[in-house]
Amino acid sequence: MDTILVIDDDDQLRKSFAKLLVEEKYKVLTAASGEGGIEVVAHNHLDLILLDMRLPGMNGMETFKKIKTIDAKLPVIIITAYSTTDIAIEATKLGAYDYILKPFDIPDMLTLIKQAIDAGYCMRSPVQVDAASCDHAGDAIVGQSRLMQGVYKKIGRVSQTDATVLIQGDSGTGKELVARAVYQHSNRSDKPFLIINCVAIPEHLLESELFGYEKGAFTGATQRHIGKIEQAHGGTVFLDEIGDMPLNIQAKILRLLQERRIERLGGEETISVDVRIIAATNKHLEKAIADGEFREDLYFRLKVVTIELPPLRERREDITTLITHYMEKFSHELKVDNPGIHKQALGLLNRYDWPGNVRELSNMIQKVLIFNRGAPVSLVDVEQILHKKNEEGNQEHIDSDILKKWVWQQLSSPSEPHRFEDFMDTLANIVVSQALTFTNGNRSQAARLLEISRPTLHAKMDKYDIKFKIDVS
Ligand SMILES: Nc1ncnc2c1ncn2[C@@H]1O[C@H](COP(=O)(O)OP(=O)(O)OP(=O)(O)O)[C@@H](O)[C@H]1O
Repeated sequence: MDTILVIDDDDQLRKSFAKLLVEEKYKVLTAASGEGGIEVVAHNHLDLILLDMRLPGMNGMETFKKIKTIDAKLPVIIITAYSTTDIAIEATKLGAYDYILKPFDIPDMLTLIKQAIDAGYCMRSPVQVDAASCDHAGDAIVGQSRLMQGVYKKIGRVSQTDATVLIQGDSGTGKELVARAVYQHSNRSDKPFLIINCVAIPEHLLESELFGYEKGAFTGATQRHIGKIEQAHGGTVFLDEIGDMPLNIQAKILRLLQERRIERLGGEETISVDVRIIAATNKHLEKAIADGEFREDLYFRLKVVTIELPPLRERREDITTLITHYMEKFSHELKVDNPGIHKQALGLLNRYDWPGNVRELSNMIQKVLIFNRGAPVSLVDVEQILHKKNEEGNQEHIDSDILKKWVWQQLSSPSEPHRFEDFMDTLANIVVSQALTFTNGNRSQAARLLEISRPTLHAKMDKYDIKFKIDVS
């Protein structure tokens, strides 16, 4: 359970925050002053701090600086009123994760909290390299095949340099894990590590997210905003899915790599930044260059050092180790005894091609443990899951016939809503409700099954007014 400290002198606000966050299954500690907050930071393991800027006694900025001296990597979200935004911006320059203006939207706040905790986790939680397995809490790059030994050697060699690194490999092969390992073994490991997923952020926001903007740069830019690259000064930025980065932003990244400078959107000042770039892609960049989608000059800059991650089917000797590792890890998380796996089931999984690589393997183990509820994993269980995958084409065909009929009926009826969003809402409502029914109301398991976060699941339950009384999570 992640622990959040709320530092705010407003009793009412502290109480409402605590109530909201406890409902979201966070552990919450509170402090009414900067001094009190620092005491808590010094004596507890925390995952995030929500810090109000306006505090009696030691003010928000002083408190923030003190927190950073105690734990430089602990993510802090600044809560600010309009009048203290300038100070909040200063704090983001000094490494606060972000700031949020009062009054704020709760779903936005919960999303930001989740992002900040994830970012803190990636920075602070060590990735064990060359592992046979790992303790349950941490992450590990598991696998001792010859190909993975080559990867570990490269991680070791490049980490201590400041060279730009390009990590290439199919989806689910562990590129993000490797990026974290490179960062953690580097000379910059005590400085920030920020991840930008170039596909997850809408194109029109990506540029401002990376480079920041000045007040008035575009409609809605009411305040200066510090971008992630400037925020990571002295540290490392991981550009995930760089193969999908729009060409105009590629040009700016090239300039950053050549001149170590950036400009905020709408700004005239050129800012020197010292960041190490680690980039990753599952795209074939040479083809993207031939198709005019990726700049060749940027490619040459990026590929100073490359790490190639092999697909799982090319290192089959790691499959059993990975299965053992994930059986242990998820049994622990699901609080069940590791049920074990039959030899024949293991054999089948060793012969399977794993197109989704380690991510597919880990999802499969997680699902089979949830479905089995403590019973050993048999050949039939594994066959059923793999069979379902193979049959997915057919299944989709049957399901899509029913769906098509329903959509047709709706479209034919003048009284039914026809908006695309309404169709999607109806479907989403059914999916979330079914997942909760399936897991007997256990929200953590439902979120896991749907591969969404708990806050996202909760937001959807709120949106569709889905209520479940039984929640054993
Ligand atoms: N060698 C490995 N050992 C243990 N877990 C692994 C390994 N490789 C990947 N994983 C796990 O598989 C999942 C996917 O890994 P990751 O996100 O690093 O892949 P990726 O290559 O970045 O994928 P994508 O291109 O889709 O972003 C994660 O849960 C990660 O912990």
